Amino acid sequence: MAVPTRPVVYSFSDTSNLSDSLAEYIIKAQRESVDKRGRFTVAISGGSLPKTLTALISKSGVKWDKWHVFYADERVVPLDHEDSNHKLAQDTLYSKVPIPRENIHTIDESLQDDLEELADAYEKELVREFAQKDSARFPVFDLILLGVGPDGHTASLFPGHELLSENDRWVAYIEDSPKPPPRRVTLTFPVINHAARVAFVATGVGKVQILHDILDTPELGLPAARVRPVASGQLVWFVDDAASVEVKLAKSEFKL
Ligand SMILES: O=C1O[C@H](COP(=O)(O)O)[C@@H](O)[C@H](O)[C@H]1O
Repeated sequence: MAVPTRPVVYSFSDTSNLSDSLAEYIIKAQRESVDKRGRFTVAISGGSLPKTLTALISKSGVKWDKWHVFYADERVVPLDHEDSNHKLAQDTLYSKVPIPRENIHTIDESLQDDLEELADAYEKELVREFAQKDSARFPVFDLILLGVGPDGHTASLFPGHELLSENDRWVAYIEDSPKPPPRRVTLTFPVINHAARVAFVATGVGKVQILHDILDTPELGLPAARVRPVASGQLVWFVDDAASVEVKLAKSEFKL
């Protein structure tokens, strides 16, 4: 039985240092993935996460044409809606870097009326990207970038929700998200936990209590604490000192 990975926590004095180190971490992950498989598969989150990726824009060594981007979760709204995680990533990152449009995997907004169909279609999109190449039970993303809400949710996996025990599907939907908008699709825990690397990013005083709860008392079973990559997967937290002030778990010095 595979032993779940323990988290490594890097805490930075400010978000600028965090963003710069996160960029270096991502570039190293990209280099290793491209060297091995000729592509870099990434799932990104919405909320405060895309802004922390902006240090990548001015870095050398980013092979944007090798990036294949999916969403850890997406709000089911039109892709140009203010609540769309895709729009956020588009405005913050893609509009400034040359990722080929066909490598950016959005939900099919024409299926918005039927969440099950929309989630199935997004799952098929993953199958097309991964299954033929890796023939795995679950896709193995090179990197999944996650945020965490003040209630401990990650992607669109919310505390106490039945989706926490979804063990089969790759993509699931939710119609009753406690955080608006209510209709969303999300990668499931088995997909997140099969990634080669999972990096959480959490900053600011609004995350103090929840970071302590997730990292120091994982037995509470908050959604973000259930992220434990199996096998040789890495689990890394990029946080700032403001958010990690109450975290007792030992922090590591950032080095590549
Ligand atoms: O609704 C969402 O919230 C989480 C956390 O957002 P943050 O603004 O507190 O960082 C985010 O990771 C997720 O992608 C998003 O849909």
